[in-house]
Amino acid sequence: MREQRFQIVVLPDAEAVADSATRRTVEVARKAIAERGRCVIALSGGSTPRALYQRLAEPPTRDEIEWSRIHLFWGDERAVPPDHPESNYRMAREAMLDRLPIPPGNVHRVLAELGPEEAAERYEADLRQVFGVRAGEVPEFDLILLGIGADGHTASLFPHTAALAVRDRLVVANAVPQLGTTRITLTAPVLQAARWVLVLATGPDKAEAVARAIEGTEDVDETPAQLLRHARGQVTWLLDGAAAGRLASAR
Ligand SMILES: O=C1O[C@H](COP(=O)(O)O)[C@@H](O)[C@H](O)[C@H]1O
Repeated sequence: MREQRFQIVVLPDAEAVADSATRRTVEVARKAIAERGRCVIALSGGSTPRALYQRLAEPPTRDEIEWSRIHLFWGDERAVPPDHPESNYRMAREAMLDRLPIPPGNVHRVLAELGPEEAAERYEADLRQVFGVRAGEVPEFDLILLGIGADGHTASLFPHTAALAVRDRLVVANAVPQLGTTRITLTAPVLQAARWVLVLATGPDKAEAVARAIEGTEDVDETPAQLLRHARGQVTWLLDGAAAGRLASAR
């Protein structure tokens, strides 16, 4: 039984958030490898984590992690090919993967070019194989990196979308009518089962969503990031001053 721990860290700016996220990721990776022989991470999409990924690939930080013992997944993916400008995989590849000594077999991207439904099924099968979990069991990531949208979404769990209610799948194709698209996303039980969740948010446009996610009246359908209140492991929100600007507890 793991103890749930919740932490809000407010830093001066986006650079400080990226620096802190880098140190914390290195620490988690080293600890997981020391204790369990490997570290399985779900990367976040969007733009905020780019600075973290770039730092992880820069020496001397890059050499502090035994990359052959790291497995990388993604929390969500756009329904686009891997070389598309909107691909979360492409962003991570350009920011860090091309410069890391990580075995290609340890990089578990969403095969979004197959179409959302098939990609979700294949990705769930990949997850089950790497974690060795059977039907009804949920994998425990060592670290899940997440962001939050101005609308309160996290991963690709958007407000008022069907994936929010899914409890019997690890990955689903989630129709997002407000964007006119479908995304592939880890489901809430997977996010909630992680040993550690690190949420990065910077900039004033995130302030209201951050406040709703952390302090607002609970309505997960309206603010999906609130599902992290029910996480089983450590949840750390790393915020810059602007993103924390509407938090009463950070004043
Ligand atoms: O968790 C996540 O959060 C972001 C929000 O992205 P950002 O561009 O505002 O940093 C989301 O869109 C992304 O796909 C996801 O993994």
